Amino acid sequence: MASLSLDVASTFLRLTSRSPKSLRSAVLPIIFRAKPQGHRQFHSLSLRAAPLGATTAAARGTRRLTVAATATTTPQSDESDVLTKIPPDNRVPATIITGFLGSGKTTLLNHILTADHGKRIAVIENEYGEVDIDGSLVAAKAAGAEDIVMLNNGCLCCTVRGDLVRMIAELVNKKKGKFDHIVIETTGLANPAPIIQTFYAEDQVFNGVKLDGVITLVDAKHVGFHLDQVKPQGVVNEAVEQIAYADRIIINKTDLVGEPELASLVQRIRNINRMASLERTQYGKVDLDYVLGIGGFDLERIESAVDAEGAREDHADHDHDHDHHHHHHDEHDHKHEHHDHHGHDHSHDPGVSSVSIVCEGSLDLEKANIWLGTLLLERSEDIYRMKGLLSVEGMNERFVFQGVHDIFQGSPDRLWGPDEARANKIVFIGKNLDAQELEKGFKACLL
Ligand SMILES: Nc1nc2c(ncn2[C@@H]2O[C@H](COP(=O)(O)OP(=O)(O)OP(=O)(O)O)[C@@H](O)[C@H]2O)c(=O)[nH]1
Repeated sequence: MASLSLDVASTFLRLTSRSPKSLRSAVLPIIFRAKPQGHRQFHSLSLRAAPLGATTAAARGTRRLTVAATATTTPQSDESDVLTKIPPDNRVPATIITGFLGSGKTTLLNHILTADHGKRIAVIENEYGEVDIDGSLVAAKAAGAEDIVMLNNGCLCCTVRGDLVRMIAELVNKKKGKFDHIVIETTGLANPAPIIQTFYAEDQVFNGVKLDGVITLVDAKHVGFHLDQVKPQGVVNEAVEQIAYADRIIINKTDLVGEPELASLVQRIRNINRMASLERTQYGKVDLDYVLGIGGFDLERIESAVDAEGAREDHADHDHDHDHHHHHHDEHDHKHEHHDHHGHDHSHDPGVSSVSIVCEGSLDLEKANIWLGTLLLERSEDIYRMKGLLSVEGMNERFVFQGVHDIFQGSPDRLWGPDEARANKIVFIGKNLDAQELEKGFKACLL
């Protein structure tokens, strides 16, 4: 087993010049061949970037490209010391529960803690400005949480990220082996992005804990009002962001609304996030499998995420451009591409939407690297999440990847089947996404 770590800060420094000429030569090879001679061998990549505004020592560090290389046991490994499979990940999984104020986060947490799943769960509870543990959580503690730690002097996504890192590190170091899962409940006003980034940017967290998924609670009755809220320029709409980053969406409090209202809410949510699966419920009652152990950031599960997206797509009643891509704008977006909208009562433009590209054929490796690398470089602020499964010319395995802003992980997974159609599938969720431009850029990489 070998392990390589390359500091590519200098590469990125060059890239910041943004000159098209230097970009082409310097762009990060995110899908690449480890050794050119004869056998096809590929690395598993994990690009981790220090988030903006982070204050910890690790976060101040430069961007790094980590190449995990493991001796392979596959037949093609005779001269290989590199990875051709996604390695097992034994880190403790962590789930983020988010959702607007009063949407039912604590109710769900109690449901998780009191359900019979055999998991020992440590809870990190972020209650902004509250002095004491939520009364209902005391009951949960009695019911079985392995440990409940409170973060109540600020919001996880802004002021207390350092505390989150310390808490996770403490849990991992001091209580290792005493719990199987960490659940983090955010405040109702949290933007999930910086919390997600903490799991990649902070070594203390990254080495011991893996992000399992983002669960977003939606208050069926009140969310519409929050989604509609016009925010000042540069201020995010938390309700939209919480939906956009989710792996699982729970529409809660369905007892308070009628079926037509629910149906239009579902549509509205799917316009923002086509990748997440969605369930309706009351009092947070969902199957535990729906919220724990979901592998929302696992490369092994990319296929189910992109396929689930496709399946939903097929049944949606409002699709356009069935040819190759689908663009699903939040219904409030009225600045761009009116042809592609489902929108009504336009009041503002959060512009958060999903775009998917499904296309058969094989990609030219160099072109694909330049396209994806450039996209990450230039649009990473706007690309909240992306997942994809690619067919690369000369590569016998499928290449799977996932990303959150400028954090990118990609790896070859299983071999393409002999009769399997080599289809590429990518889903983006983000702001101001231009479906035509994305599709054009992607198709230009096909052979
Ligand atoms: N009618 C109804 N009430 C619910 C449902 N789920 C939760 N509630 C109630 O809604 C209120 C808020 O629920 P919480 O679980 O505290 O919501 P939260 O998201 O943790 O709230 P904050 O921490 O303030 O953001 C509580 O009184 C719950 O009992 C539901 O499905 N239907």
